[in-house]
Amino acid sequence: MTRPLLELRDVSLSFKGVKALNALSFAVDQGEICALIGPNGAGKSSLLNIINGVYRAQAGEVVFAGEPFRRIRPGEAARRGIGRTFQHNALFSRLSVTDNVLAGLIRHSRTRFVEHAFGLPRDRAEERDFQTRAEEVIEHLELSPFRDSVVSTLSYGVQKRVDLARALVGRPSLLLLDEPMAGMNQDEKREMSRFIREANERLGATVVLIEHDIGVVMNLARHVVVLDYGRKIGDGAPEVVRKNPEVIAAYLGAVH
Ligand SMILES: Nc1ncnc2c1ncn2[C@@H]1O[C@H](COP(=O)(O)OP(=O)(O)OP(=O)(O)O)[C@@H](O)[C@H]1O
Repeated sequence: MTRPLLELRDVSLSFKGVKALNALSFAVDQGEICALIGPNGAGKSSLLNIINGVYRAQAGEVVFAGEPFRRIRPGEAARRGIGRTFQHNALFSRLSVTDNVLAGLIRHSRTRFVEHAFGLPRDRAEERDFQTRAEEVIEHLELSPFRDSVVSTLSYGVQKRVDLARALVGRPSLLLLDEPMAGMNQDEKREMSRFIREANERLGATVVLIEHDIGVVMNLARHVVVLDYGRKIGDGAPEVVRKNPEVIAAYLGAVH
């Protein structure tokens, strides 16, 4: 039987009177790909920010892997298994692909400052382990030909894949993707969809992704949650949600 890996219970968040999230509740089962959709400003990114500790919920709680929290530090979220990509590229554009992927492991380091500064055995062992993990994920995402390339020299589609690699290298059990396909052409979207599906099926990551392209959502997700003005207006299988009159009305009235 599947059980939720992630639960949102009556989560609310306001910014100076603007209710970004209004008593929002839903659950994401272990192993699923869940798409979060809704018009601009609906609260989708704010929700990801609460789940990985960038924002703090003002009411309600998040339950991740059975443990409830209202506030978690981003480093702690990463160590507990929550990986994240951002809507706007958060890569180090002047560093190589490998160095960017390794940066995804900074929060996973167990060596203390002294061990690191003097290159003591535990530090060296960890460095080797991190290199192996980075190589594995680079290979998985077919980034090997670019491993030494400086990120700013790469195409947009490949940069987004590097961002995915940076999030995956920490072996997250929950992967939060904020518009991983924004600005991509159809070929790039197909390719990215394939890598997301592989992260889910082969690497075992449960995925929550924000996506505006309904074609991509229908193809990738088995579960769709629809937000509008911080409220949930749809939650279920894509075929069911797309026929929901409230969802249709929100989309018809929205500018994307
Ligand atoms: N740091 C912030 N300060 C003030 N208001 C914010 C902040 N972050 C989000 N908001 C507001 O909260 C609401 C929800 O924004 P959010 O970015 O979560 O929506 P979204 O669904 O991700 O939109 P988009 O599809 O445009 O990215 C909006 O009204 C937005 O202006």
